[in-house]
Amino acid sequence: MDLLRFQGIERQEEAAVPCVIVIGGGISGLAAARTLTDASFKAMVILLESRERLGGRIHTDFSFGCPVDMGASWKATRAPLISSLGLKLYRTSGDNSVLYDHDLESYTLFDMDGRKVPQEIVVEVGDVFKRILKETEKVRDEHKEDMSVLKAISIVLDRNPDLRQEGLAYEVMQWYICRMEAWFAADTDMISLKCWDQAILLGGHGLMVQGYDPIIKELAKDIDVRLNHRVSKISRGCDNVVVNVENGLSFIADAAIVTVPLGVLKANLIQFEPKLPEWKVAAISDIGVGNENKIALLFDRVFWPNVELLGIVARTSYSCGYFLNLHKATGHPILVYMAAGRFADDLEKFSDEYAVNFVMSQLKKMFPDATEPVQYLVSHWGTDRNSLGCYSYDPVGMAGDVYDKLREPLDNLFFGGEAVTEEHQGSVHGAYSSGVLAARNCESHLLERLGDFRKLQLISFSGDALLEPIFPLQISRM
Ligand SMILES: Cc1cc2nc3c(=O)[nH]c(=O)nc-3n(C[C@H](O)[C@H](O)[C@H](O)COP(=O)(O)OP(=O)(O)OC[C@H]3O[C@@H](n4cnc5c(N)ncnc54)[C@H](O)[C@@H]3O)c2cc1C
Repeated sequence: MDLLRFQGIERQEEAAVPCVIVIGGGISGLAAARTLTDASFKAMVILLESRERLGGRIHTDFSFGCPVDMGASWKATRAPLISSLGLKLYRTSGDNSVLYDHDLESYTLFDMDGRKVPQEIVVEVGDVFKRILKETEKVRDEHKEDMSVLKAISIVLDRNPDLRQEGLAYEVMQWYICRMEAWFAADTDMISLKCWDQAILLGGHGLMVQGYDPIIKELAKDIDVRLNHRVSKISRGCDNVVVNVENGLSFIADAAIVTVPLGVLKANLIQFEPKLPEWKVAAISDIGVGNENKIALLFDRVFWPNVELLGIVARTSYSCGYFLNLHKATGHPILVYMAAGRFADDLEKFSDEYAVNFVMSQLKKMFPDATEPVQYLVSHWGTDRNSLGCYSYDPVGMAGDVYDKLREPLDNLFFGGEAVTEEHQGSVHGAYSSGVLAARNCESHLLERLGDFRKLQLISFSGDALLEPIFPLQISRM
């Protein structure tokens, strides 16, 4: 085998061990590496991650002295994710929540002048919003062509003037639209009517009280991870894959699993040799990537009410906003402002100080006695070159089979990541299952191509010698 000759390793029996490179150390890449490591045949697995940390769009920050998730923080209660860890989930919604991750009674809303919106209006408009969304299903059935959710809402309102809201109720309606946009990380004029509600996992959602970090740590146990390894090129040969890293190293393996974010693929930050086929390039371009950012604020005391969300209503969904009250779920005096869609893109253009001052000005309208934050954290998912977006969404007019195309392997190159999952795109559990699936497909491919490893292993293995560092995969330093 070329790989072993290159290393100057002469023992032929070592050729029985298949080598796989996993690119990207988010939950999908870790799930793939874990699955291959735990597989019944012994594979050499090495994971290359561009950042100096694992987790990707899962990032639990501890600088406040407690866990704060700056990426994913909710988990669908029915999501199959390492239940053996016994992690605490703070439930924020049941099955019937209009906005999926929070029940109506858990909000307190304010207008732009800091006046509290009566709770009856919040609940009433929430019910109207539910009815409007239900009516959009009829619009969908009537129209062959796809359209945006916003257009469908406007058709529903034209047909049912009684559902139109005015004054403060209109602003509350905009706030619900703002929350929907946060769910998709994209504005409603961009979200596909055909697809928007097709992949929602029922059963309610909850916040990970200890953060998502323990799951990342558990998955990463004993995996050979190379941090600060930014992959720049992937070359496919007929029986191997060569992966070049920005730091000058190259790795060779029998197969590779690519789990970098869709935003990174869209931006062509990795060169593929031979070039990706047109149908794959089209799939990469057709799926949308949204943006969401968090501004976490640590205070010296709690000056806000004991509800899960504090919202600001306004004349447009763009101008609405909300804070997640982490104190309710975790006991720590922390609020997390969440901006999504175009507003998240725009906010990311400013400095962190500006962004914090902006959200503090909103908070001070609601609570004139608000103190300045003791510490703050600001995420930049849209401009961070390791993510270039927050998660995928279905844009208007997207063909039904693009996710399949994105997932489709190219010989010995497999694709994982939240955007290629069979269902539940944009979620942690979707990303996790895509990694497991990519690993299983990769395993089948290797078994088929290289013969039955299990048999070979029985002949060639005598102890752990062949499981030593994955170092043999590294082939050159330029
Ligand atoms: C703000 C925000 C809030 C979210 N909220 C939720 C939520 O509440 N619930 C939920 O279920 N989901 C949520 N999500 C989505 C969820 O976080 C993602 O779907 C999931 O974590 C994606 O995992 P992944 O492994 O596919 O990608 P990633 O986690 O992005 O992993 C890809 C990895 O590839 C690395 N990489 C990039 N380029 C290279 C390169 N050239 N070479 C090597 N490595 C590279 C990256 O650094 C990264 O570590 C949220 C996401 C964000 C950003």
